[in-house]
Amino acid sequence: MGRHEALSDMMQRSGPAPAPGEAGGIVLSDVWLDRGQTPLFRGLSLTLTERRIGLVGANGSGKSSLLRLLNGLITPARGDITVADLDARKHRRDLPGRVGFVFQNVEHQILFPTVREEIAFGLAEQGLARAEARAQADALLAAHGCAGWGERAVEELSEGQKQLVCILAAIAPAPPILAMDEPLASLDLATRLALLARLARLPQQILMASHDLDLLADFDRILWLEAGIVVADGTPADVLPRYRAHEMARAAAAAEAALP
Ligand SMILES: Nc1ncnc2c1ncn2[C@@H]1O[C@H](COP(=O)(O)OP(=O)(O)OP(=O)(O)O)[C@@H](O)[C@H]1O
Repeated sequence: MGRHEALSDMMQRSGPAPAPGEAGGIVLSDVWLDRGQTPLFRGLSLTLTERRIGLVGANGSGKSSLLRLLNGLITPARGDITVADLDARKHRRDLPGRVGFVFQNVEHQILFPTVREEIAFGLAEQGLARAEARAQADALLAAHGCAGWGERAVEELSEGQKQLVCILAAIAPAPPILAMDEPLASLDLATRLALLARLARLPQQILMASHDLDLLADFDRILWLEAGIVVADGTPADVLPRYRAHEMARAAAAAEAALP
């Protein structure tokens, strides 16, 4: 979906989002999904109710695709998905109001020329008057050490600054669920730590795909995906060391194969 399609899709969605904690939980039942000509999910079933769920897996394993299913950016060929009490197929247009999405590539997310407009959009969509939405956007920026950024052109920000704006835009309307695809990869250490602390305090259910395993160490549940299959599902203490060892073995094998 391009920027303008995404904008018009979001414009057409109806109804205010429930407050965080009011609705929650995600259920996938026998979900089948092809990406391009290739089958990815073949009968995936998951019940996701924990507040902090991390997704790990090699490039192309299906993390982004799983997150995109949750806010209606893609739809499965077969199977049912319920998100925050909504049937994802019947209520596709309402899903962006339930699932705040932070894209891996900020260019897929940014719709407006200025920082304030980008952050205020979701608030105005919830029915806030324009002036109030803009004031709240400025307050959120100030709370994250970005006072005075409101008028700045998003195009002129660094990648990390754009990523921060995208995260604040997703958080601003307080949707019950946040789906975050590598959300902190470009942020400097101080901004990353400050945002992590803020994310930890948020009441929302958060699903986060990350290659930085340290970010997920305190999560409630980790799903390890390989080629669209959940190969491990458990606590960080259970899954992350096994995943790390697997990846190190993969790297060693690749290095060996590359030797002359
Ligand atoms: N727009 C698309 N069209 C066709 N195939 C796609 C598309 N997007 C992803 N795929 C394919 O779907 C599979 C899963 O990709 P996905 O982006 O979900 O993986 P990922 O685990 O998020 O990877 P990464 O760690 O690189 O972000 C891959 O084989 C990929 O090539």
